[in-house]
Amino acid sequence: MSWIPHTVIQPYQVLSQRTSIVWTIGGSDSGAGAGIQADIQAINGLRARDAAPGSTLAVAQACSIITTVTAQNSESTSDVLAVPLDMLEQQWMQLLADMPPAVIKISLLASPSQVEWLADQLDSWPAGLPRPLVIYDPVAIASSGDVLTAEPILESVKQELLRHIDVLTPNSHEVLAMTGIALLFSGDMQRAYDKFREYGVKSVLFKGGHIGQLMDVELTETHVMDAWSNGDCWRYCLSAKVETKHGHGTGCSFAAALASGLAQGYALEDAFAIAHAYVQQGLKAAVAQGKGPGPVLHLGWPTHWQDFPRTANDLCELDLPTQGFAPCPSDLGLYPVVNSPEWLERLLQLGVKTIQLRAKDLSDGAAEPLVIRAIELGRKYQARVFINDYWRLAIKHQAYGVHLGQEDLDDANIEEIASAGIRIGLSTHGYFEMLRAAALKPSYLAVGHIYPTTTKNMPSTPQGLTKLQQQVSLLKSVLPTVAIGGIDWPRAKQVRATGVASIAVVRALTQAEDVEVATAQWLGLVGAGALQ
Ligand SMILES: Cc1ncc(COP(=O)(O)OP(=O)(O)O)c(N)n1
Ligand SMILES: Cc1ncsc1CCOP(=O)(O)O
Ligand SMILES: [Mg+2]
Repeated sequence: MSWIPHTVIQPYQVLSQRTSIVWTIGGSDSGAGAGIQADIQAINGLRARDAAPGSTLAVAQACSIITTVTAQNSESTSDVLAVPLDMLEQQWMQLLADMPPAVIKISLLASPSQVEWLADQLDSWPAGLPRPLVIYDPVAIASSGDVLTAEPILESVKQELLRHIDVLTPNSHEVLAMTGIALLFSGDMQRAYDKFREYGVKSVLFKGGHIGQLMDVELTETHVMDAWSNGDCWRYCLSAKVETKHGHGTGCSFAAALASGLAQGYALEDAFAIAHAYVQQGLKAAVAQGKGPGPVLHLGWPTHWQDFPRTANDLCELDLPTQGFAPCPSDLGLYPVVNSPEWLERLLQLGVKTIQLRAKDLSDGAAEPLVIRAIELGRKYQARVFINDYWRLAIKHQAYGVHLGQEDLDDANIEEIASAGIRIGLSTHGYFEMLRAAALKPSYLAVGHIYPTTTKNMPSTPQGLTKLQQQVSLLKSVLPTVAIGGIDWPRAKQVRATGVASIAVVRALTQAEDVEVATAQWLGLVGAGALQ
């Protein structure tokens, strides 16, 4: 019956870029602060601007299917009119014939028959069209407190619609209305997730604006926390609460921004962090437009560091110390990554001043002599030698620095590395990971992989130039950045043009026809970085 594959959505999942059209299916708000009007502003407003030259990143385009006309202003809703089913059908068919969606965002549904009609459409999605990702923002309770979705509708939503939903975005009132679970402790979110899962939902993003304070998460006293889970893992976004009464349309705008990010080829967890930032920036600027609470403002792609959340994969991470690591120069220059002390010496002799020993999958015993030799060479050539993975050995022999990946972060003793006074570089593969790593105040952040690479099996999708450029400019006054992954000589200039200070390469040097010539060429373009 269902066309939904029973796969778990992964946080790093990226939609294929065949279209960037988002259908928003919901109600018209005559005050335009919420509903379809807010959705269109958020979907089209969150277009990734400043595309780097050669970028293939698509921009989002909103289409709408109106289910309901509401008569409302900033103070109240006086009437709600359900659009007849045949008119819904007409809107659906027109769009399907011409502008099929990458993402469908569903919000206000006015009757059980509208819910059933929509579930039928999704059930019979044309076999020849790729399946869109479906987000459902329940809109049971508006931020004004108005009840917009009555009990019988929620019942058919549970029975008919939820099995089609890839990302459900309820606030705490909606969680209570749909599951009977009040979100008082963090564990309640897991219980609520399990309940939603019984109805077939693939993942749930609990919108924090209304979660309020969780008794066991101290930070939620002062911070707003959104949490997403697919049943396998959790992702959290936290920001300082914006004290404002002008938050009309926050929930709609958040879910619409999420849809926009996904349609434009951002991984789910990255679209999550970007949508969170989009709403934060809009709330900070919100003002009254009528006599009641004003709407969240739509201010385009978020570009200010202070609007972005702290992110975490586990609530325990919020307790990690954030005193930071020993700094390194913001300009690390050309940064070869090599697998032996022999390669290290060869490149250091050619003038390289930042380099990494990446000798994979050795026991600490087997790696130790290589690490000792690499550190000696660093001292001899007055170069910055980073040790990949073997952080205990890096501490033991006082390396200049260590480089760790996201998974290593779960195992390594971050406090021990920080107090050893050695530098740390962290790998990141998108906005979410970048924000998670930045919370630890490392010495630099590596952004990758930029292009496809054969050097390493990557679970994530190449980020490309635009995403690199966005993150580099966001991090400009925060942390040094390094670009890595698939960067060869023909691509070097455009990578450099993003403003990234350092470029890390493996094959571009180790597989160069003439290593001496290639190294000189790269050093000419990127430089060797700051002197110690
Ligand atoms: C400069 C730089 N950036 C990223 C990586 C990748 O590190 P990691 O994610 O730990 O993966 P492995 O290199 O260990 O496979 C790197 N090594 N250097
Ligand atoms: C280690 C690593 N981490 C992300 S991409 C990558 C490999 C980069 O190698 P290359 O420069 O040969 O594409
Ligand atoms: Mg590693």
